[in-house]
Amino acid sequence: MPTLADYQHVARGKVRDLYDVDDELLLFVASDRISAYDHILSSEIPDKGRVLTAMSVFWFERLTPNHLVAFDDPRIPAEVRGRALLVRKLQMVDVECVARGYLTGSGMADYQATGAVCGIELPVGLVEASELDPPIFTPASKAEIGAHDENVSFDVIAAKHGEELASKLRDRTIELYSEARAYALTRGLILADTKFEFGLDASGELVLADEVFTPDSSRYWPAEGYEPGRVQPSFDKQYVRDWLTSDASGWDRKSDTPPPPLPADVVEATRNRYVEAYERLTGRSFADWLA
Ligand SMILES: N#Cc1c(N)ncnc1-c1cnn(Cc2cccc(F)c2)c1
Repeated sequence: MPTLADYQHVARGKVRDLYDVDDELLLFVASDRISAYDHILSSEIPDKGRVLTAMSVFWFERLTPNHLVAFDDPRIPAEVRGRALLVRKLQMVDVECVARGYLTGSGMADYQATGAVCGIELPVGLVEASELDPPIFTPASKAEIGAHDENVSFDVIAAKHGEELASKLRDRTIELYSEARAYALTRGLILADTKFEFGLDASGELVLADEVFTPDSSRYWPAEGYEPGRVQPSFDKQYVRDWLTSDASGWDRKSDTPPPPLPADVVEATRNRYVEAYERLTGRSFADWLA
């Protein structure tokens, strides 16, 4: 059984890492790190990496073609088993493919400034968390670690990647999101938006890559209590956000100081929210994941 040290570390994200396994394969590792307010917190959330990996696998089983090769395999080091995926190497398309079914975050900011998002004119009178039906494709160009992705129009993507590939990215992004949004609602969860990454395989086919419909790549809100006109609570990160912005933390979000460590009860409540999201979404018990 190999160890992680046997594989070359080829990329590091805020909360995930990528290793080179061989000519065909990469190891996609999800950590227990959590980010909030654009900071990677010093406290880890036990099992976060395992829960999010199990969520990606649930969706990869349903959405093909995708890059997943294996999640329970002797080439996966024991130290990351359950929070690592063997994936096939693709020629990645350098576009953050975002689908929005609700207006929030940078989409809401762009709408307030221009009445549009990524060049898509929206109806007047929309408010925070307004539903967008049909959902919209709002691509972004990847930013360096620490910076925000830049929302760009479809035409910018088409100019860079060609009309045909840009249209495939848009159509596939909306198709996948629409299917998952409808399913999530039946489980009492609003999938407000999501970010995909795609790659091309040797035959030029568009393949779903990266992580899929995890709380790190998507915004999940509880369907219960949904009300447009205010910022909705994040299903998974709200306890962290509330504590960090409370007097109890002693932290000033506007300062350049790093957030303090989280109290044990906030860590545990957050772990439980990740597990609850997985179990509600999949109908499976997290205790059964790679037991
Ligand atoms: N997925 C995937 C993938 C693939 N199947 N083939 C080739 N390259 C990639 C790939 C390259 N960068 N990333 C983003 C990324 C992911 C995870 C951790 C990181 F630090 C960075 C994805």
